[in-house]
Amino acid sequence: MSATLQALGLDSSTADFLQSVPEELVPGRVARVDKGLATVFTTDGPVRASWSGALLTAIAADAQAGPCTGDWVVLRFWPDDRITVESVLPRRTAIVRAEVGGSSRGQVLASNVDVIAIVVGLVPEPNIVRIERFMALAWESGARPVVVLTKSDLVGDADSVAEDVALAAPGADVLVCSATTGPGMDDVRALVAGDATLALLGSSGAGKSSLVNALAGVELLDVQDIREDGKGRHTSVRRELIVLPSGGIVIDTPGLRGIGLQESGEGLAAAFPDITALAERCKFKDCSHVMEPDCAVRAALDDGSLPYRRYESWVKLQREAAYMARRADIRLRNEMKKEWVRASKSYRRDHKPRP
Ligand SMILES: Nc1nc2c(ncn2[C@@H]2O[C@H](COP(=O)(O)OP(=O)(O)OP(=O)(O)O)[C@@H](O)[C@H]2O)c(=O)[nH]1
Ligand SMILES: [Zn+2]
Repeated sequence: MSATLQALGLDSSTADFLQSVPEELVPGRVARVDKGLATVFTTDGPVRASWSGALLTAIAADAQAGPCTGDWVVLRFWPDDRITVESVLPRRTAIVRAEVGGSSRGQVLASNVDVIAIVVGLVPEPNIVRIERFMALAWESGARPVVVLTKSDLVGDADSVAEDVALAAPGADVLVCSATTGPGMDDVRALVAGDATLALLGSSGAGKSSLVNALAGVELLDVQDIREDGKGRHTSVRRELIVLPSGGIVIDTPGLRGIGLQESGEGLAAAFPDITALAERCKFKDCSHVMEPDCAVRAALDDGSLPYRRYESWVKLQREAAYMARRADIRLRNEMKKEWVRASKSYRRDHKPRP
């Protein structure tokens, strides 16, 4: 596959940045990272590249500095036929998943995404809490979230489900479509207009691969037979960037199951603007909305204007975000301690009393 940089989703800020890159370096976009190598799409087609020394040093200091799907990079072609990623260009947006049981840094799943489609099958019935969780992750990334309810051919009342889902996803459009029979696919296709980059998030079996295939008009991805209990088989281990024949780029991340939130909590506030606005009217700035007097959140629960279910999932997600923040703090403190030990050791070495 070869394409212009525009067809690979080049945006104006990245284009500006590339102006200052030395001529011997070749720009490209990362389609996939596996086995310590990146598959990079360039205007001359795909290449496989390893990391440069400088990039390895940067990764040692910060794992997020490593290339991920969607990154713009510059490559060096060596006389001995090796190809290395020299550097990763600044990311416009980044979808970050907190690592399960790992470091508190979080893992960048995809970058430079314009629109995130949270793909949810209408069968089995959509899990609202899960959608809220995906929404927080999506808002945090800087990309625009959209909910895509698919498999509409299997239900009669897709529009009323869409209305319920819209309540859980304020600020996001909710689209209804069927990848199998076609209705609603034009609205999905419009998400990649102008060579935009669309990332698909969603549980295993939600219908992501089927959407990509419908957008591409050919079978690019394996569609997995669903298990009898309705859960997907969770087989997609690939993380791919796909350039659609009709224009636009789709990033299909593997089915995400245990998605953690990244620490700042900004995504959470954006996903729950109703509760955030209420909380501003509480008497106490640090109100926990549990037992303080003049709590606007509890008042809204009491008068029924805030659904209890939504309040509960907000409390749960907020606890999770607070936990992540605490963990990041501890990590920072440990790093500072290590830095101090290192500095004091080298001080002692340099100021050793003479024998
Ligand atoms: N009836 C109907 N079935 C669909 C539709 N889209 C997907 N399916 C079916 O749902 C199942 C799962 O679809 P996939 O596209 O493989 O789901 P996925 O989200 O890619 O799943 P993972 O690869 O596990 O992440 C398959 O059996 C599809 O045939 C649709 O629009 N209508
Ligand atoms: Zn309160």
